[in-house]
Amino acid sequence: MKTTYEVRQAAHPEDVKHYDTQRLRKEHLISPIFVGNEVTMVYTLYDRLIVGGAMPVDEKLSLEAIDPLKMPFFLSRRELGVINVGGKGRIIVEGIAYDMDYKEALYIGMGDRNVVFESINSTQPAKFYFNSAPAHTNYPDKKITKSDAVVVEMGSMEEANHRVINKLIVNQVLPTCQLQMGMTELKTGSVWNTMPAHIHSRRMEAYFYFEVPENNAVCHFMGEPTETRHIWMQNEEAVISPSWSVHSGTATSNYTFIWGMGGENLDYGDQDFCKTTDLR
Ligand SMILES: O=C[C@H](O)[C@@H](O)CC(=O)C(=O)O
Ligand SMILES: [Zn+2]
Repeated sequence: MKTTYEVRQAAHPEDVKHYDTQRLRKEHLISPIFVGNEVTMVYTLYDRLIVGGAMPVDEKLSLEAIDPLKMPFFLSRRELGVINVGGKGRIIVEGIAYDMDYKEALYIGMGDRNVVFESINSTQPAKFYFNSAPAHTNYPDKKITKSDAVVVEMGSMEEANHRVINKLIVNQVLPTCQLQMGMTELKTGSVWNTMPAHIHSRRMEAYFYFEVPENNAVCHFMGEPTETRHIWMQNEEAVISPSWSVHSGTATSNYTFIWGMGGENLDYGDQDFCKTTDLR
């Protein structure tokens, strides 16, 4: 097995507005997330969130501390949220096995030393997408399925943004230090997520797009509301949203995405909405 990582610095919005396409992608787009028998990570300095993926094929993969943490094990001072977006898998935490079906989530608290990812069938490998945030205390590990989630239906077919927001790792479901994660599924014919768009200066956010059909792509929007930029994204790619940035997207098909946040508060509803007609 192999662990690869990259550190991404945080930037000032006045600087980012001068970025060309290549630079914008280099700093914000995260790809590839899934590499066979590897754990990949991006350590972003935006709220020190780590965005990563583990794709065990015919090897077990352990979650190892990366050098920038300077810690004996990955979860020494961190918590982790994982969602399986591949075939059936298993996560073993301190010897306790959690069977992870498609779209099931696991919260793993600070202090757990041994976290191992495995696939049930190497021909249909599990794909574990994860976010990790700094933590101050241990909260219990917990598997979360869609039936445990706080589910909110948003948007409409007429506005092409009819979607279901599954709040999986949020404080109405389980206690966390600062991590919040969920999964939003767009209905057939709906393509716009997070419209009207919003900002939450108290928290950064990462989006991971999946279930994007072949030969389709997502057009993700970021930037200050009056200075937006777009990033074209493929299936199974993630994007960093600084706390000063909108995060919203459209696509050539419907799709699903996982959102994850870390930062100042655990209040999902703490969002400052942008009037759609004010966007530039
Ligand atoms: O702060 C929260 C996040 O941006 C998402 O939960 C929004 C979202 O899933 C949607 O509107 O489709
Ligand atoms: Zn948001």
